[in-house]
Amino acid sequence: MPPSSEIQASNPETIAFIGAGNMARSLVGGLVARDKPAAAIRVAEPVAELRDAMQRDFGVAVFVEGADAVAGAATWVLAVKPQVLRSVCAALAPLAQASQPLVVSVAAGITAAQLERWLGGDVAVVRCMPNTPALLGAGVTGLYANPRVGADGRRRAQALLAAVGATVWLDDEARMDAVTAVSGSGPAYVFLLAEAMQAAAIAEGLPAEAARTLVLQTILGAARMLTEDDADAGELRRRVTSPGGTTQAAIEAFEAGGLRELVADAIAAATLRGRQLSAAND
Ligand SMILES: NC(=O)C1=CN([C@@H]2O[C@H](COP(=O)(O)OP(=O)(O)OC[C@H]3O[C@@H](n4cnc5c(N)ncnc54)[C@H](OP(=O)(O)O)[C@@H]3O)[C@@H](O)[C@H]2O)C=CC1
Ligand SMILES: O=C(O)[C@@H]1CCC=N1
Repeated sequence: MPPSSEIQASNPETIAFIGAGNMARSLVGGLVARDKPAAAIRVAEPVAELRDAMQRDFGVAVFVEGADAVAGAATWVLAVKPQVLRSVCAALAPLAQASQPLVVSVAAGITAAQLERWLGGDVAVVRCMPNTPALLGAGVTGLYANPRVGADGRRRAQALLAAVGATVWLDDEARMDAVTAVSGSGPAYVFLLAEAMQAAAIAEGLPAEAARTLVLQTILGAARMLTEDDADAGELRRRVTSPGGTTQAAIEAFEAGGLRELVADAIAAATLRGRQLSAAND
């Protein structure tokens, strides 16, 4: 392991991850499963169990200190919580100034301007918002590049995130909090629906294992129809809803309970929380 003070020439293929939590695991696992050489991935993480799991599961190099992980890496992925990102950047700022990496942040709320300032200024930053289905290559990521990111930096960020799912580039960074609220957090909303449907199925007398299979396959099948059928969500819903039938009874209960307003309120709350994370951690 090279000493952290040593500045190595950056390898454009080498990616350093700072943090080995849920999102980093999803990205690293997705990349390795899609033939990114494990030798080109370096991960820093203070928690020994998470570090060991990364090494064991994916064969990547692991480090305690971020400064050791970024040595020789042309792309740095910041995958720590927004609450600690400022101090993580402060520790890495001298190395960022010396080696001019492409910095890719997945942190909710934290702006590209904040990252650039915390890293000492004049740094190429791509702020992005992936989601955990990246682990299966089925993620989706919103990306915003600051003006310092050139064509090569965009290409590298695109290659990194496209390896684990779809990508959507935004010109207006202000919309990134909405991306976070919709697709970054979005898998949790579907998981919540699955939990609620399974609990309701059991309450109607179905055995737990049967409830699980029925609910999960229904969500998988519906997601496939949404992505593989030309019809939009409303039309697909109408095709299930026989007039005077069972689905209509359920949809009326959802509408009467204000489901659409509730979803809008939930996404607005998540969007606002993104803005608060930026202000609270500056
Ligand atoms: N989870 C998700 O679905 C998504 C998360 N994100 C974003 O990804 C980021 C990480 O989230 P998530 O993976 O869920 O969080 P986790 O808490 O699971 O992972 C972050 C990890 O980083 C570690 N860490 C803390 N300080 C350092 C440091 N100085 N150097 C290296 N590692 C450090 C933490 O250790 P310790 O616990 O000891 O602090 C923790 O293990 C967040 O900014 C979040 O907004 C974005 C999209 C989706
Ligand atoms: O809950 C969070 O703050 C992070 C960002 C998006 C998903 N998880």
